[in-house]
Formats: sequence, structure tokens, C-alpha cells
Amino acid sequence: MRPDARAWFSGRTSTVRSAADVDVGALLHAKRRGGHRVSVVLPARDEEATVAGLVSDLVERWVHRVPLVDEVLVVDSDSTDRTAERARAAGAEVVAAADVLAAHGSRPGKGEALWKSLAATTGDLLVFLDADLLGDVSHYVPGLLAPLLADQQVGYVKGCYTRPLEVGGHSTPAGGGRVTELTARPLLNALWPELAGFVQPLGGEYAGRRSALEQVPFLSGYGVEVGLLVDLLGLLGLGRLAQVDLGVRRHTSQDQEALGRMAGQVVSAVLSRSAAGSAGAGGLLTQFRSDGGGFVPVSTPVAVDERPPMVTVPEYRAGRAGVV
Ligand SMILES: O=c1ccn([C@@H]2O[C@H](COP(=O)(O)OP(=O)(O)O)[C@@H](O)[C@H]2O)c(=O)[nH]1
Ligand SMILES: O=C(O)[C@@H](COP(=O)(O)O)O[C@H]1O[C@H](CO)[C@@H](O)[C@H](O)[C@H]1O
Repeated sequence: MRPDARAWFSGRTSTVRSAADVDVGALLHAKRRGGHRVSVVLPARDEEATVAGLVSDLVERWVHRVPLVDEVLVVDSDSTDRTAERARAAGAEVVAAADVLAAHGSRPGKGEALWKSLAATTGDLLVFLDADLLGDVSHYVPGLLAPLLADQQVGYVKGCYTRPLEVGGHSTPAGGGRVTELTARPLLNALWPELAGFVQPLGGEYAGRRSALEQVPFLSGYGVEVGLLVDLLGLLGLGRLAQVDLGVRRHTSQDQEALGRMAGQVVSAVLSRSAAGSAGAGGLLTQFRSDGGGFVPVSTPVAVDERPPMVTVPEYRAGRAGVV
């Protein structure tokens, strides 16, 4: 690791691996002293199996029992199951991504849901959690908020963790984060070595100041995390980024073909931010399925599609944004 990345890794990595590591009094004091309002956002597409447990635990612990969180929003990202119904019953506010800033249309993808969440929330501090997390993650929100509440200079915090791999009901203690290890990390180390200290650059759990998040574009699909990391590096500088070791992260994993498409979006995102640029890039990923009688090509668009910084949206600036 380069000296700047190593210094960052040593100086800007904190640890909150369980509720025992959370200093609730200090967090509440810092929140009150700073006059902060906290929004937690869960982007969710077809997460009926997990979203309600996550939301009910979050609401009970960090809204009702300890007033650390002011708003819990599930952004329903074109779900076809009972995600919205179950999230609402568990105590979350729920909006359909398509309903937010409807005049700007609706695009598929996780990043689209996250971009629209900026217009559907009111907190100056935002925390993002995937809606397919498994196990006890109740310390994630305070862990992610702590660096922001402790240091006004910190603008963005990524969670990091070990990542068991659970595919088809079989679990191994490591091996998760396949796109991270096989695509994102090698690319980031090659193109932005100052980011080499981030343990989980693609992790879906992170927090930031609205004043920063509203200044950068949001890639519409799975390129959103790598896009935010590179763009916020440019906006804030490495010294204003941080990470927190949250212990272990378990989630429902996708199959290799799906992760291949995710990797394609991550590569497109990286190319769009690198000097190589994406000019001439086909923007199409062709994978192959074997049907026993030969190979069947399956092509998927992975070209970059992004939304502009939210501050450029007139309805947002006028304060009229939200569900229309
Ligand atoms: O079009 C999409 C795709 C994903 N997601 C959500 O984004 C999070 C991460 O997505 P996924 O679980 O598919 O990625 P993985 O964790 O497998 O990398 C989950 O809460 C998904 O429900 C979303 O809101 N819209
Ligand atoms: O980190 C990764 O390699 C991928 C896939 O993780 P797994 O191999 O399914 O554990 O998961 C992340 O990547 C996505 C793209 O950035 C994020 O949107 C997900 O939240 C995150 O789980």
C-alpha cells in the first residue's frame, strides 16, 4: 500500500463490532450539539424476506429506545413482492422510487433508488443499508454515524467487515465480496492507489453528509458505490473519508452470472471516471450459458447511466422534492 493509503488506513479506520462498542451517550450528545437530523435509507428490490426484521429492529433500537435516528425510509425499487407492505408494517416510511421526482422519470437500479432517496429524506446525515442483511446488524447505524458526529471534517464513511459467502444455502466463513475482490479492488488499486486502504469499497453500508452527497452524480445501477467513492474522493479528498470495522456482514448473495453483470457495471463506472474513459466502450457484456448442445451468448447492457448531482435538480433546490 502506498504511504498515503497506509496512513489513511491507520488514521481513519475505527471499530464498532457490536452494540458493546457503541457509546450511546456520546453519540446523542454529539448529535444534539451539532443540531443534526439523521435519515436511514434502505434501497430494496424484492426484499420481503428480510426488510421487515431490519426495519423493526432499527426503529425499536435507534428511533424509539434511543433517539439517534429521525427517519427510516425504504425506497421500493420496482419490487414485485410484498417489500413495501412489510417495510411499512415494520415501521418504515416507504416510497416507490418511481414516485420520487416523477417528472424526471424512473430508471431501474440500486443507484437510482439511492439518488431519489436524497429527495425523499430530510436528514443532514444519511445512512445507507442494504435491505438483504442477515444476522444482528443493530450496531451498523451507530458505527457508521460515529465518525461523522465526532469530526465535522469527515464527510463520508464506509462500513467494512469480513464477508462470509452464502450461496444456495451453503455458507463458508469467507469468500463473500466476489466483485470486490475480483474486479473492484484490482481496478481501484491500479487507478486510484490512494483508495487502497478501503477494505470494502463496494460495501452497501455507508453514511455521509447531505452537503457532500448532493454534490456528486449517482450511477443508476450497481456502479453507484464505486462511483460515489471515486467522486467523493475528488470532492472531499482522502482525509475527509473514513471507514468503520463493523465486524461481519452476511447477506443474501446472487449467483455468478448476476455478479458478472454487476462486475460489468462496476467496470463501466471505473472506466467512466478514469483517464481511459469509456469512449468506444461497447457498454454491452456478453456472457455464455451452456445448454449441453453448445454455448448460448447472453448480452446485457452495462453502459454507464447516471443521475446528476441532486443540487442541480430545480425541485430539490426549491425544497419541493419528494413524492409527487
Ligand atoms: O435494482 C435494484 C437492485 C438492488 N437493490 C437493492 O440494493 C441492495 C443491494 O443489492 P443486491 O442485494 O442485489 O446486491 P448484493 O448485495 O448481492 O451485491 C439490496 O437492498 C437490494 O434490494 C435495489 O434497491 N434496486
Ligand atoms: O462486494 C461485492 O463483491 C458484491 C457481491 O457480494 P457477494 O459476493 O454476493 O458477497 O456486493 C456489493 O457490491 C454491490 C455493488 O457495489 C453493492 O451494491 C452491494 O451492496 C454489495 O453487497
